[in-house]
This record gives sequence, structure tokens and C-alpha cells, in this order.
Amino acid sequence: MKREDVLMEALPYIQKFHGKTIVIKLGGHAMVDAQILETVIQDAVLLRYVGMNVVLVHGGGPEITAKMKAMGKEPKFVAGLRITDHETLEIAQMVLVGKINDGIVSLIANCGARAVGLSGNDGNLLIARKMDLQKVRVGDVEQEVDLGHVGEIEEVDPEILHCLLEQGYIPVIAPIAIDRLGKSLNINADTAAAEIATALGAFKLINLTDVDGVMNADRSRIYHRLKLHEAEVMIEDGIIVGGMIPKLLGCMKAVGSGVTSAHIVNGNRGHNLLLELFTDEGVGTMLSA
Ligand SMILES: Nc1ncnc2c1ncn2[C@@H]1O[C@H](COP(=O)(O)OP(=O)(O)O)[C@@H](O)[C@H]1O
Ligand SMILES: CC(=O)N[C@@H](CCC(=O)OP(=O)(O)O)C(=O)O
Repeated sequence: MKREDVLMEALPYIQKFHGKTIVIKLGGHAMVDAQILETVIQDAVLLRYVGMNVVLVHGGGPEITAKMKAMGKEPKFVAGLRITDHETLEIAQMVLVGKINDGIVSLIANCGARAVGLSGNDGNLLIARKMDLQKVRVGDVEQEVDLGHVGEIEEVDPEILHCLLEQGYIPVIAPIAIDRLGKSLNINADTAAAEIATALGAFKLINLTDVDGVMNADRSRIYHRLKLHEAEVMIEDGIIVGGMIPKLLGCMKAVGSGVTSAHIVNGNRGHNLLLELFTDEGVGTMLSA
């Protein structure tokens, strides 16, 4: 395709998305390479410059895991959620709020846009309560597991985001929430992004991760388009496992609540974010109602 054709293919999308809100979830597995992370940030800044309201929610699971291991702690997950004791919560806050959030804000500044870093604690953005015990099947026995300081989001107050977006900032959000007594809770970043997209009435939710999209059981094919009911069946059938569970559930919640489409895209391939948004074929999985 000629270079001018590439630009012309993007034009109707740029027109359609102008002034619309897009929530981009940057997964920890899509941030392991500094150069790739920079590419993603460049894409996000470009979206801002073509007139979209861009909100970034980031994870950092692999870095939290690495820090825990370095401190002699064994990470454990239930359905993609990290069991979080007090020390783990402190590690998660240090990594997510202290390190990753700050790093992304600086990268955006380097790319010529303005960002403000937040966690769910700021401006009561994410109010949560401690998550109920989770049922886990071990062999034939079903057990109940306490996930510790892990939160279930009860309320989202997007006011602070509206203020920042109106002033042209890109809000960058770390997935830590606050409970009604002022205590912090660890939130899965996919869930946080989906709740924020829903509360903002976003046009799109884009999940950047380390796979090309939602795949079938033997991982031989990608689903480029999924409907809500198909995604439900895939979860019931156990085709979706681990970290993909909160991701797809989040996308389903968002789409079920009015977000037009939710996308799962490989963030480790250069400029995939732009290709998913501005080309006819797209590159990942698009979930719609
Ligand atoms: N059906 C599926 N299709 C694609 N990926 C899946 C599926 N089920 C589970 N996964 C896993 O989900 C992972 C992405 O989730 P996660 O590790 O939490 O990423 P992130 O850190 O980007 O949020 C993939 O690397 C893949 O191993
Ligand atoms: C409760 C819970 O699981 N919280 C996550 C928060 C970070 C996250 O979700 O990071 P990714 O997007 O990279 O997976 C965790 O501790 O890993």
C-alpha cells in the first residue's frame, strides 16, 4: 500500500474518534521492554494529538512478582488475582505507584504531551471493599481462599478524570483503590480499567497485553471478533485461564455497560495500538455487545 493510502485509510477513523474517550490498559507483560513501552506511549500521545481523550491505566504484575521473589516471597494467584498480604500490598504500592506510574508520566512528557499520575486513592477515584472469599477447586475438593488486601470496586468517581481531560492532560492510573475506612487495596488492573471505562462512558477500552488476542483452547487461532455471549461460553468452558480471566471479564463488563467495543491487542508489536484503531482489519480481538 502507498504511504498516502495508509494515511487516507486512517482518516475516517480519526474523524469518528475525534473528541471520544479511550481507556488504554497497559499490561505488565506489555511493558517489559523499554523501547516497546516507548512506542506504545508515542501511540497514546498521537491519539491525544488527533483529538481523543486518552486515559491510561497500567498494570505491573511481572514487576511485583520479581520484587516479591527478590524478597523471598512466593507469589500466588487465584483466577488471575494475586493473594496480597500486608507486605505484598506495600510491594505492589511501591512498584505500581512509586515506580511504574512515575515512569509512564515521564515518558509521556518526553513525547511532548502532559500527563498526571494518579492511583485510585486520588480524588476518591476508586472506592473498593475487601473481596469476598474465593472458591477454588483442588482435585475434587472445593476450598475457600482469602485473597487478603485485594479489593472489589464498589464505586468510581470519575470527576478528577473529567477535570484533567478537559485541561488536555493524559491521566495515568495505578490500580490501587481505597476502602471506606481509608485503607488501600490491590486491584487487578484489567478490572480497574474496565470500571473506569464504564464510569467515563468511554467509546473504547483497549487492553494491551503479550498475546495477539483471545485464542482457542489449543492456542492455534485468534478470534478477531467476539460477541458477549461467545466470551461467556469461552470462560465457562475453561478456554480462558489465568490473567486472561479478569481481562475478558472486564471487557465484558465494559461492553455490557455501554462501552462500544473492548479490544485485546498485543502491545509488544510495534504500533499495534494505532493499527487496531486506524485500519480496516485491526490486529487483535474486538469484543462487542
Ligand atoms: N484463551 C486465551 N487466549 C489468549 N491468552 C490467554 C488465554 N487464556 C489465558 N491466556 C493467557 O493470558 C495472558 C495475558 O494475561 P496477563 O498475563 O495477566 O497479562 P497482562 O500482564 O498483560 O495483564 C497471556 O499471556 C496468556 O498466557
Ligand atoms: C489483585 C491483583 O492481582 N492485582 C495486580 C495489580 C497489577 C496488575 O494487574 O498488573 P498486570 O496488568 O500486569 O497483570 C497484581 O498484584 O499483580
